[in-house]
Amino acid sequence: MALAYDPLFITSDKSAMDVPSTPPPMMLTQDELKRIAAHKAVDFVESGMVLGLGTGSTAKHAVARIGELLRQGKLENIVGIPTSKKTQEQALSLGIPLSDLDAHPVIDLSIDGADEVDPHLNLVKGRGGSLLREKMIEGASKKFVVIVDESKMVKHIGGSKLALPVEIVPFCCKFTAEKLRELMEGYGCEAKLRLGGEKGKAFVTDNGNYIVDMYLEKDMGDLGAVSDAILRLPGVVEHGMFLDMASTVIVAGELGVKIKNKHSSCC
Ligand SMILES: O=C(CO)[C@H](O)[C@H](O)COP(=O)(O)O
Repeated sequence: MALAYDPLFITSDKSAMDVPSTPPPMMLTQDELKRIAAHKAVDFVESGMVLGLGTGSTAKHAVARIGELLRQGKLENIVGIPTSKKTQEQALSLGIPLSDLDAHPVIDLSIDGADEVDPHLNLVKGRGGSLLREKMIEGASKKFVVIVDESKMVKHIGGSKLALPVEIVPFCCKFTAEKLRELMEGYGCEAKLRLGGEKGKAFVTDNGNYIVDMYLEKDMGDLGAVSDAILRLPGVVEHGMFLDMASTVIVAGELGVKIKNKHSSCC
């Protein structure tokens, strides 16, 4: 008989983190791990909250769970602030009341996925293309809970050969992409305009912008300095490094769920 996965077994302090939470359970798919992390995050949601609703295959499980609890009457008076048009559609289909940052400039809790998480809880986000709205909404949140499966945990963000996304204005996008490449040359950077729009054209964000994916060979070192330098380039709107923003990261893995809190998370 397969062993049951025990999502209630949580490790949340450094010493406990090295201890397997359960015997190896049955193999779970990556999507099942994402759902487990998402449901755990929704435990933080209380009636009356203004919620930032994230984007992506992990966040969609959290949005679905919030919709389910509303339908069951276990949550009331929730207002959701979606981080993308896609999430807006999902939330509307579930009957979650929606608003925006103009009406609700302070958000109680945001829940969202991430592409990479380092030991200091710095993140890379935006491989799904919603980094600008995510950063605005999650930056306006009193608490930002990140939900990931364990494949997203890295030693250094941006150094995994996966892309660091940068949102840029469409005007002379090749020029801006080249400026980004030059800026990041010291890290072995290749800068590619993201495709995937209509007829093989550039991918267009919800804000009408483009994305340059920067593939780096080396760790960035001083992330704050790199962040500032990228943001100083004319034509750049925002980048996908979310530094010092996450309050909590919930990591679902084959051995259980780990909760990492800011300031108690590091190595
Ligand atoms: O930043 C994002 C979208 O802009 C997503 O949160 C990130 O890409 C993670 O996605 P997924 O949960 O599908 O792995």
